[in-house]
Amino acid sequence: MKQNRLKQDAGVKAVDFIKSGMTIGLGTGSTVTYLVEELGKRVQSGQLDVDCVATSQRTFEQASNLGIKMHALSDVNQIDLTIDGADEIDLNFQGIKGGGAAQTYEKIVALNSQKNIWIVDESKMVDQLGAFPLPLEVVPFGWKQLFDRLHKENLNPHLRCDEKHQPILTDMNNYVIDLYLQKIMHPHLLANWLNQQTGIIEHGLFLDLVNTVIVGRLYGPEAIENVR
Ligand SMILES: O=C[C@H](O)[C@H](O)[C@H](O)COP(=O)(O)O
Repeated sequence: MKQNRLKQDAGVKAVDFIKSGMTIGLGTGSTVTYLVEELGKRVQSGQLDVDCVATSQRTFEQASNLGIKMHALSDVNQIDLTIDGADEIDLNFQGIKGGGAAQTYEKIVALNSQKNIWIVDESKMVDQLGAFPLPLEVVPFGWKQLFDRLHKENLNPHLRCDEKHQPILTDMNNYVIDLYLQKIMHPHLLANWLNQQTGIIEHGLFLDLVNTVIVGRLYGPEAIENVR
């Protein structure tokens, strides 16, 4: 499938930004799977020697199985570079993440990284954020009251459920509420409001965070520096 090919191109290209001796944050998602696959190859062939932390149990397991040295976040002193996927990136390099419900760990790792790279296929590059539903990780206790408050604010909340209609659980056993907003006119204002709501652990707005975006395009992967 074309989209997977573009994700793979971006993931493989990102490994060129990794140097031996670095501590790397590994993101989560299908695009990151390709990155980890390629990193595993270069570690196994002896081309790269790195230490890594993961933003999810899934990534931790994939990377460990490939022989990549994995650590708990509390056991590393610094993270040189984090490479992660994204669900949408706008013209100002602001992003939505959390389609795979991993945004809380992802944001903690990103905020503690010297540098952040996002890897995406070209369909993720948008003029304005919001067509992709904005994920919130929420505490199960009182989720319904929080849901009602979000509904009253016209934020169009939906509890994310599996095919058996059970709430999906994050790595921290929390729920996910997605906000179907269509257009986010003021990402910073919305992020500030969400930050103040008790019961929301973390939202998927990743603002003023990314340094470089690698976009998988039909003619090949393109690295774009955020110079703003
Ligand atoms: O929670 C998941 C992450 O934020 C992912 O990085 C994001 O959803 C992109 O995922 P994918 O690479 O599978 O499109």
